[in-house]
Amino acid sequence: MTAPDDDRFDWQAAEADLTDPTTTGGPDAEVVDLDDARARRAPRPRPPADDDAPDDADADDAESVDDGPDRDGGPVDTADDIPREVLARQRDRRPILADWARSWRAFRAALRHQVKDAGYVTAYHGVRLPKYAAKTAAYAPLGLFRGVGRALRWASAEEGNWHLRQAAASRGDADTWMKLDARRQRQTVWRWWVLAASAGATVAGGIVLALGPAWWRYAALLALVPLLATLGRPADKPLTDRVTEGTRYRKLTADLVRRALTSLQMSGINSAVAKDPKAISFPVDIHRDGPGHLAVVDLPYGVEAAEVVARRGKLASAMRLPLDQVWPEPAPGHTGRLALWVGYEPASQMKQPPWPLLSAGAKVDVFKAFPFATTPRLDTVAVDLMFRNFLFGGQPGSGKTFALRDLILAAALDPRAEIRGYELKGVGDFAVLEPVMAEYGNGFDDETLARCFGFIEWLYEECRRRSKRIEHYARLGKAPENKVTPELASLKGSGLHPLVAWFDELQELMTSKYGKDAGELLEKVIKLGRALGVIIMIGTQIPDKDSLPTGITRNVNSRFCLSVADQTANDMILGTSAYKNGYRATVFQPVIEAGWGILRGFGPKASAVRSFYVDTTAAARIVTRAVALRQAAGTLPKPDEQTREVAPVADVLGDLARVWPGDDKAAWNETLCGLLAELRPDVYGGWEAAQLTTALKPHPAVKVADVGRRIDGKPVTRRGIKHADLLAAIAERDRKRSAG
Ligand SMILES: Nc1ncnc2c1ncn2[C@@H]1O[C@H](COP(=O)(O)OP(=O)(O)OP(=O)(O)O)[C@@H](O)[C@H]1O
Repeated sequence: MTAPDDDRFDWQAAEADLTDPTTTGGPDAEVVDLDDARARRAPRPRPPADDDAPDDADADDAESVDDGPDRDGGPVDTADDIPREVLARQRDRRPILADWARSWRAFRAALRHQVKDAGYVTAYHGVRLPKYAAKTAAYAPLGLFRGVGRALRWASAEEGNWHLRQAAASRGDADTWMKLDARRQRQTVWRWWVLAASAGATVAGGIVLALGPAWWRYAALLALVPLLATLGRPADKPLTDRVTEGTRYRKLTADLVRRALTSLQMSGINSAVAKDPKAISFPVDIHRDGPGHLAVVDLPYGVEAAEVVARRGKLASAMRLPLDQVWPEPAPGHTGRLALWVGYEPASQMKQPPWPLLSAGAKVDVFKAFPFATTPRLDTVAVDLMFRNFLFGGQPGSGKTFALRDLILAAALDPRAEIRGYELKGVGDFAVLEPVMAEYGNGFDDETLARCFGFIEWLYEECRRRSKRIEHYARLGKAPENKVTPELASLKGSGLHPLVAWFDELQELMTSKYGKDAGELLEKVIKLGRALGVIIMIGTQIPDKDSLPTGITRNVNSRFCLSVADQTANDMILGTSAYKNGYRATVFQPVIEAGWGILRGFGPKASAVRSFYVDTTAAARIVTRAVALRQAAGTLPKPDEQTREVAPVADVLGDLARVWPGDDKAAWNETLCGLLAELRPDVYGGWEAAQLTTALKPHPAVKVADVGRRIDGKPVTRRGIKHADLLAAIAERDRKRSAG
């Protein structure tokens, strides 16, 4: 196969570089494809006999060999049945502008890098100026003599055919010598004229300079002296010191990438490259991309990009670069395509831009994406909150609390979102958000854990209430997908506003006495709540199966794995096989690389990102804005009133008395359910006769029995209750209450 960039890459050099003569039998050896050679020798199948054709069977015998030109095989099916628009989509067009010039961010990054580089070089030479001046002064007079000498030699044209004349002289060939010298003389005549004219011009220039203003002379000196010094300096002693490129930045070249890839000790790559140096190809030129260079590489057939990603450490070693400067990723197209991005500098030294939500006036709509993190190229990565559950995991100092806080700060900027949560470490990282939270707990004492557990129980009930509400609105045609819509979330009194429930250091609850029940309930909440506007966010330090039930990890759809110690923790957070597929948060160091992690669940693949760093002072500024937004919207929680709003517990007896149909002595359960649902759709919506029977069980005075009626003159019997029984049960309950 021909590599698509044949004309852009020096394959000869690459072959010389990469083909190992010891393994390939020397550069001149020819590699023979045995199958091919055998096929060539084998007799070709004869065409079907043609009745009219002369019988030439005798012309061939067992020894005959067809020495006609090789056929490469029969024609294969042409691809003319592929629709035109599919082909058009598949055609990769080169962008008109280079990547760095197309995006303002990339342009700025490239410009910043160039300016920084130029500044460095200027400062470097600036401090050495006195040394350069001294060297120039010493070499310039020498340069003047050398210059004059060279001009005279040139004018005499002695060097031109000196060797030929010498040879003629030693042969005693006077005729040739004379001819050669005549030629030299012809040359020398016009050269002396040029030299004389130049000398005249120099004298005239000198007079002009002497008569002109002083700065002319200085300018002429400034231009001339360095030139003369360059002429006068010894060949191995440049006037200026070398600005060592060193490890500042290693420009990504095809050679470097190929060498790095072949150093990974991956047999798939090495054996393919040994057979065919073009086995690694570059479908797109290596180009500038943000603050670094991007190489898109097609790996040899059968090698997956994930296998290379998993060897990021070896790749960085092969490039002699720090680990956080080398970012390999699977690239779109096919599984063998790798996108290798190498930054100008290590990511840990790159300055992250400030969080866009810090700017005054920034608002958030939880249904829409907002900036959450940056990639190694400093591209912004956005996340949305609605219909998502989040799991953030990492070891101490990995930055998960700060990352989680970013999400909650963003939620605070949507005044519709109700925020409740517990930090079970007891440090108070989230205390800054207290004014906008309807419920907040901080600590790992039993009381806080009990409240946190009570909150999870409430969440479960809330999910049930919300599912009834959704059902009700779906019936009205306002929830076409049986999911909360932006309209329902904004509708006051719908009870379907976004509810953010967060838990930091959840392992404290999961390993406490509440752990088992809390785990089961939370799993149900995660499953139920997604469509109902309940957004669960979990932060945990120890992602093992005791601290984080697998039922929860399995059902979470948005994951951020910050620095973790091992593969198990990595896969608990990112999902099974994440480590194997090259998504390894173990490469990040806690504290030093705080905030770096692998984000999964947004877009087709996981990617390494760093959450925006927002310190507590900046967070307080956001909270002030969030308070103002909530005041305006009337959704600011009242201080010291952290109650969970629970729809009044249904009083079935009271409600039945209220909806009882007229003077009927008895009524069918079926009829009563319909009337109850009208009264309180969120409680009774969807109830059926049997459900009412169950709800009445705690009241033995109300007996559910057959109730007969005449419908269209015909007797019909269904389950129902008597009005007298209902009144008796209410009287009995009231008596008990007043006695108690
Ligand atoms: N995105 C970030 N960029 C830069 N520094 C960060 C970032 N996130 C966090 N940090 C730094 O890392 C430190 C630790 O962060 P954080 O408290 O969130 O870690 P943690 O994983 O929650 O640790 P622990 O489990 O001990 O609470 C913070 O004090 C902060 O200075």
